[in-house]
Amino acid sequence: MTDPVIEVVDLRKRYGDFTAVDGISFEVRQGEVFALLGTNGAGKTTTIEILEGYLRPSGGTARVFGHDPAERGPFRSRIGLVLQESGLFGDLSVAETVTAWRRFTTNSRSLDEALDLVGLSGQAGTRVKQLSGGERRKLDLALATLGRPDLLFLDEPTTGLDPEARRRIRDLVADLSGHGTTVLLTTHYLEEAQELASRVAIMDKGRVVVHGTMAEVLGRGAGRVAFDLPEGATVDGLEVAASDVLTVTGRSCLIVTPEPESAAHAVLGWSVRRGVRISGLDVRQATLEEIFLDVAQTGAREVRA
Ligand SMILES: Nc1ncnc2c1ncn2[C@@H]1O[C@H](COP(=O)(O)OP(=O)(O)OP(=O)(O)O)[C@@H](O)[C@H]1O
Repeated sequence: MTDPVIEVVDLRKRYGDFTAVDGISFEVRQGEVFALLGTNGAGKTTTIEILEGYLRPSGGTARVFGHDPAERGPFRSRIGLVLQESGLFGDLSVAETVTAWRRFTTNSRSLDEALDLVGLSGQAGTRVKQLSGGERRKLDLALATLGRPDLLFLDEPTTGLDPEARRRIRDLVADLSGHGTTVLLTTHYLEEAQELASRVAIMDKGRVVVHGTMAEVLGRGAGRVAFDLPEGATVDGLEVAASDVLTVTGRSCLIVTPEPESAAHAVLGWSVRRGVRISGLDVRQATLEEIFLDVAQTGAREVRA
C-alpha cells in the first residue's frame, strides 16, 4: 500500500488550560474523500489548521505527504485549501481575482476552465464584494483547485449554498476524487458526507469517537424496519430480538435494530403466519446523521469500527 497522504498520531492542541484536540489519530490515503465530522467546537478546524501548517500542535505528530505541515517545502504546491473564511479583495472582479492567482500558481488551469469548473462563468465580470455567499464559496473552490492539487482541504465548502449549488460542488468533489485528488472534508451536511466520503472520523470534545470506512461506521449504527398495519390489526405474536425496540404509533410500526435484515425476516414470517397484510415495508441501515446524533447525545464514548 502507498504511504498515507495524511498521517495523524496522538495529536494534541491546548489553548492555555483548554484542550481542543485530545490525542487523535487517523490516516487519509491517496485518492480517498475523508470526512472529519463533529459537533460544534469538537476540534475539526483546529485539526485542519494544524494539517495546513497554520497552527503548531502541543503534542503528537501530523504529517502531510510525509512532511511536517509547517515546513515551507515544495510539497505545499500540491495542496489546495478552502477555508471557512477567505480573504479576497472585494473590488476585484471574479476574472481579475482568478487571473491574479494564476500568476503564482504552477500548472494552473486556464481562467475559462477554472470558472467553468465551479459554474461561475456568468459572473466573470462581477466584483467579489457583489457575489452572493454561495458564489463566493464557488470562487474559493475555483482558487483552491486552480493548481490541480493532489490534496484538497475543504472546510465546510457548501455552507450557505442552495441545494443546486451544493449538488454541483458535490459532483465536483466526486469528480476530483475520481481523478485521484485526495480530499479532507469537514461539513455539517451529513448526507453530503455519507455520499462523498469513503472513510470517516467523528470527533466530540477533542477526541475521535467513531472512525472507520463508511460501510463499517454505518454498519455499527442501529438500522430501521418500518411497516404499516392494516386497519384494525395489532402486532400480537410478533417477536423481535432482545436487542430490538419495537414502537407502534397508530398503524405505523418501527423496529430499531442492529440486524435489520433479521428483523425484516421476522416481520415477514409473522405476517404470513398470522395472515396480516402489512404494507410499506422499509428496511434500511442507520444513516450517518443518526450515528452522528447518537455521538452528540451520548458524548465521548470511544467506538472504533
Ligand atoms: N485560539 C483559541 N483560543 C482558545 N480556544 C480556542 C481557540 N481556537 C479554538 N478554540 C476552542 O477550541 C475548541 C475547538 O474549536 P474548533 O474551531 O477546532 O472546533 P470545530 O470542530 O471546528 O467547530 P465548528 O464545527 O463549530 O466549526 C472550541 O471550543 C473553541 O472555542
